[in-house]
Amino acid sequence: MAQVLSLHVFFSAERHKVGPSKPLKRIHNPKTSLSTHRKGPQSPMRKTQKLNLQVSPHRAVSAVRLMRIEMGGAFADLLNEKGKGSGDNEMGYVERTLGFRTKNLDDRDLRLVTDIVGGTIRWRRYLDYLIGSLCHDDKAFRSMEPLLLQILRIGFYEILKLDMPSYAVVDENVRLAKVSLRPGAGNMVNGILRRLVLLKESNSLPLPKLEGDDRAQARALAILYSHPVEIEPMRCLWISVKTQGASSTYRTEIQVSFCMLLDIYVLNLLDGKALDEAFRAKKKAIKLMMWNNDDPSFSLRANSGKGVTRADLVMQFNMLKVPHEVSLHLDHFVRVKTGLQSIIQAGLLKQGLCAVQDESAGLIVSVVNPQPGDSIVDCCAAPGGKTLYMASQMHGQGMLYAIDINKGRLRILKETAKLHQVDGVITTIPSDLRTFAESCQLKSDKVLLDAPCSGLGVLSKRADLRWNRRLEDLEELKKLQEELLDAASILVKPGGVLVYSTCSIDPEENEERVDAFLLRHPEFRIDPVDRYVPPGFVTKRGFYSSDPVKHSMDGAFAARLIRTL
Ligand SMILES: C[S@@+](CC[C@H](N)C(=O)[O-])C[C@H]1O[C@@H](n2cnc3c(N)ncnc32)[C@H](O)[C@@H]1O
Repeated sequence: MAQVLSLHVFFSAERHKVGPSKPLKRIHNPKTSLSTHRKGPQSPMRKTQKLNLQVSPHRAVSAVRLMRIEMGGAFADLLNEKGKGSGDNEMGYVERTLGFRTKNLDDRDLRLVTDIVGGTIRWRRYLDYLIGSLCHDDKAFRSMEPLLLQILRIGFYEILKLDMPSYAVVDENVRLAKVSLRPGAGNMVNGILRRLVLLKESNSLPLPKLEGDDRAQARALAILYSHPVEIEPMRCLWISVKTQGASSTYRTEIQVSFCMLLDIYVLNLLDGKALDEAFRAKKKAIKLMMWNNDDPSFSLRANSGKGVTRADLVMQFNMLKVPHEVSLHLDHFVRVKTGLQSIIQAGLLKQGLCAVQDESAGLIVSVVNPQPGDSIVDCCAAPGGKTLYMASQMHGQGMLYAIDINKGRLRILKETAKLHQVDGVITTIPSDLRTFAESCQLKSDKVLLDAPCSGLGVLSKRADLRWNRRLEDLEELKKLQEELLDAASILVKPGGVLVYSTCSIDPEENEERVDAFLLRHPEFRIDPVDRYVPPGFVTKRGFYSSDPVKHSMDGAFAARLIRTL
């Protein structure tokens, strides 16, 4: 649905040529009060904290959850300014933020909250562009109080992306703004949402101008597909092209992406071969953004450590009426697009019968190829997805050392290992890998370094990740990845294997880090992964790479390196 809408929006832009040209930037001041314009008797602080049955609880909870996600620590500080009282559970936050209690969420409400919060975060840039365009002026948008903005984003998302009945969305969000802020805020929400409905119905939603140089065009597309470009223009947007290397292709891609959506120009601009290549590359870049914006799909791994087979899991899913399909690539995995909630409620995860694990991560374990009797080090192990899968393949023989700097997450790993009945082969080591490796005599058959990374391969699952990365973060990450690779290499015995993996599709975190490592460590060579994963996942250089667009799973990378001396 989101995909259709994006294309639809694009075409209607050409037809109507409406809308401002400039994406609006909000001034984010964490110190801004939750509702800077609250006055008089409507102030939540003055209300007795009554149960409010008029406001839809899922919208109230969504608005507060969005505030918490976006403002992080600043949100907690603001609540603390108001004094303690309502506890730290979600309803406590709702009460303290909105000034009233709402009824508890039922299953349907919970599903709506998940949809609305995830979708609103993903589409934030596009929604803000529209909200900004529909405000009277730039200033009104830039200085909008945080809660009001979240309420508007929810309304816009419900109308545009969830296609909910407009009248109900307008009424409900107006009421939420009125009771949680003041009547004037409700009037503003009413005015803006009604304008949106009219524009939607007349097929004339504002659009960013698709003109100017590459960068300007990329910015326009980034707004339409709600991806970031400010930090490093086009980095995420055109990442798939970057993997192909050539900067000229990169430029062509941008022009053609633009053209594809307008369709008509493509044939005029390009000759046969260029058209073919650029068309594929362009389609891929846009599909990647669409994948990131779509509802995520999940895979579950049957826990063979506890004797559970995939057939057992399939039987359970049939009983729960959860639509599913078995993985084409991994024996223990089943994919589900919807129904995770039923699986959780049925207690399958709590009982340790299965684990949520993406196939892309499962294939990294295939690259390690753990065997009974192996000595394996998992260098960045927590919270333990890969450790547990590896342990389940060791059938109680051998030893798996799980190292992580994060003690809390490592504790979770230990508890889950017990639940999964694979703890017999796992030893947890809370430590910084760099100091641990320096002082350690341990030499293992197989060492996995699943490095901290940008997470650019998992943007569909981590809705807020795309907004939280800065260029400096990437430089720091690359440095850390190199230090961890050097440390991990110390733990590999001669003839042993070092697997370097990430959940990123960025060559700078993948191939480039491996190349730099091989220059520093000529005692290692690449061991092609074609014996361990299906051919469609093997790159020309023998690395493992999963591609969201091609494989319909998260993006991930792994290099298998052998220590020759
Ligand atoms: C991508 S996550 C690992 C995910 C894990 N392999 C799994 O499959 O569940 C990266 C991990 O690296 C850990 N980490 C970061 N710096 C570290 C360091 N210097 N030493 C050890 N662990 C580190 C983080 O705490 C984090 O848990």
